[in-house]
Amino acid sequence: MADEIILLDLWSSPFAMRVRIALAEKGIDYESKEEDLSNKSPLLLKMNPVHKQIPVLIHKGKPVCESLIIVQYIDEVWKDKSPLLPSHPYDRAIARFWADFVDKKIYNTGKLVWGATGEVQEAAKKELIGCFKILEGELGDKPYFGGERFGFTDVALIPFYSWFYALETCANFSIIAECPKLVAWAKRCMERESVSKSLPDQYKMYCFLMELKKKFEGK
Ligand SMILES: N[C@@H](CCC(=O)N[C@@H](CS)C(=O)NCC(=O)O)C(=O)O
Repeated sequence: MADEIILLDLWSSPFAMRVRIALAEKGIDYESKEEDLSNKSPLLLKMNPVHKQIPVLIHKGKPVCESLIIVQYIDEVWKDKSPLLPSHPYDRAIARFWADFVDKKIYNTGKLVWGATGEVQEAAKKELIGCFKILEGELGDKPYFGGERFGFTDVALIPFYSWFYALETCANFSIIAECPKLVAWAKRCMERESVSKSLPDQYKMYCFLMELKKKFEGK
């Protein structure tokens, strides 16, 4: 099986983390090829000629691009183990809605919280806390977004837990003070091996993001 599944990967990418989590949930063996985005491989350019971005899942020689699409593909192909999307169409729509919310709000706003300074950073921090509170409201008292089982929205959001230390340190706030239930949810997710082995250490991520920030500032 391993020779049939390749992931064009990058340790620090929250989008690649989603795919690593989904593959681990399903117990699928695969080959991870770490990309250097400053020198993209010919394979990446061939497999994702439109966006030229990781992650790309190559299954039996054919590429699937865009992390949420890849996670849904994995869930459909390996449907017998650990379903990620719920079975009812309405529940599936809700899970996709929240995953889309994460894509539209958390990545770009979070990037400004660790990557910007001054008023831009302050505004982004307020917006991000607002988004986290909305997500916390949706979570309510459930263990996971979809209810009792770890699922699609959890996979979409949990990679950003690896940013928490960087967000808090750069913008001087406490996520646990603002959103205790969201942090409890993140810790619950981290108890799963699929998640803990797919997310890097938060301090390692902080150091990486600060290097990236220096590069942005130098431009
Ligand atoms: N919407 C894409 C986003 C993927 C993405 O932004 N990948 C970044 C790494 S985190 C990338 O490959 N950047 C290289 C580039 O844009 O040239 C997904 O969900 O897969």
